[in-house]
Amino acid sequence: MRQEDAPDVDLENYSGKVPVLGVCYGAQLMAQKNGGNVLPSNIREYGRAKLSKVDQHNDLMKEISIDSQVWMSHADTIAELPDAYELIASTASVRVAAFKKKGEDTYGIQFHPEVTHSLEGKTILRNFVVHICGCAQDWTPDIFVETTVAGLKAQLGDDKVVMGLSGGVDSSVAATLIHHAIGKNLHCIFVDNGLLRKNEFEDVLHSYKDMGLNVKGVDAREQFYEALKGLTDPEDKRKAIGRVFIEVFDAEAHKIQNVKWLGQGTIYPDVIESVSVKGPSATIKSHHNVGGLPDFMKLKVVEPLNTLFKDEVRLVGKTLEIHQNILGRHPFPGPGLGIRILGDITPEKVHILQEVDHIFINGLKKAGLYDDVWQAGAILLPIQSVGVMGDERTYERVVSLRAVTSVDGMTADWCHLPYEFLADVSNEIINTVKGVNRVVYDISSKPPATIEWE
Ligand SMILES: Nc1ncnc2c1ncn2[C@@H]1O[C@H](COP(=O)(O)OP(=O)(O)OP(=O)(O)O)[C@@H](O)[C@H]1O
Repeated sequence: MRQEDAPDVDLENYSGKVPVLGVCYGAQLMAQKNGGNVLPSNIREYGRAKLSKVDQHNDLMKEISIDSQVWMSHADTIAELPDAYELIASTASVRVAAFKKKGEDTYGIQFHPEVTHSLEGKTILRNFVVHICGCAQDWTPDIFVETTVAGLKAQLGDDKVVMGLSGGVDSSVAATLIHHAIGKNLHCIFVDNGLLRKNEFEDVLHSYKDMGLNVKGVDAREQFYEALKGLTDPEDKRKAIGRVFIEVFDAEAHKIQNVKWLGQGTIYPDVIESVSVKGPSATIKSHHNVGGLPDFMKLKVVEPLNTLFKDEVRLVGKTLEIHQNILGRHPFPGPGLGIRILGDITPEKVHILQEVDHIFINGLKKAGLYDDVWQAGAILLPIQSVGVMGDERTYERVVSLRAVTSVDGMTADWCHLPYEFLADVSNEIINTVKGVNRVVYDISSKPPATIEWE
């Protein structure tokens, strides 16, 4: 049942004029607004479900198996379709899993084709985008680079752009594109917030200089540690990190004369997370990627990657010949180790975690497993455990290792790393990192867990 303040769309503007595909709430909204009935369901469906009936003659459902696995996430259900609508798929518990308006390219599906657990979701999306909407599949990274660089040249002219680099894929690729367009007029800033991985500041700065980027490294570790002192709540920590980041960045940006633009490595999933009307993503975490920099900077924003997904960004990076060290890097969130140290942050804890993380990540690289993993790292838990080393009882810290596989970061499975590998890493950590006497491995998937612990 729709709540008063539920998001609404004026479907009259679209229905029958352009192809429309409503997904989950979108499908319910379409059904409800056209005379159907949406009711709270006795059976809430969260997770995997199997289709039981599919109209394979329908354009949207072409090539979809009768018992295809789909991903559901809903409490309400479409109890009755409007008159002019026909059913094109059902599951055992949800009769209206997909529908079409007769004589129009208007479709609704209750399940989520965009997540990888809907095994044939991509085919459904392709059917819609390519066969129903008639889009040509002619995107190539080379053409993207060519048109984007030309567009940036026209947009930026002789203006100066300032941009924060994180060592990550997105900001590095975005900066390289802008650099191709305006050269030294792009001023990059890389901040050491004291929460980076071991040696990361020096290594990344070095790679950027090798790439010809005009980049300044700023050591602001003390400022971050000071602001984080005594903070334990994850959102408070994120906010403090975000706030100090902006102060440091702003102070540096003001040292450059006449800057007009702020470059950002925003990619499409960031846009989705930030604009969601009232969905869960609005409160999952505070993100400083989109619209996070202060208004008083009065800079116009340039975001050359904001229509791309991560895999496309990597393809663009390859075309730009960015080194695999940067392109293949796992995502590493801005608050860095700050959200992998549960509870309050101290330089001593950062040091311990950097050592643990280094052993784990290096181990993955040495074992040839790094590229099979979407994201990996260690988490310093706020507990101590009893152990025995030699003849002595110890009471020391516990770390959790986390490694996940994913296609887009939206959903993720814990990575089934070989036992031998985990055993070696665990031994090395406990034998060499002073202060740690226990290593555990996180075996939760997203959802319901998240990739990061905080
Ligand atoms: N240490 C840093 N120094 C300078 N800028 C940074 C730093 N960390 C983050 N940023 C800036 O903030 C943006 C968002 O950071 P976040 O870690 O959320 O990035 P992301 O979405 O994973 O992208 P990326 O792949 O560029 O790291 C980065 O793209 C970068 O512009």
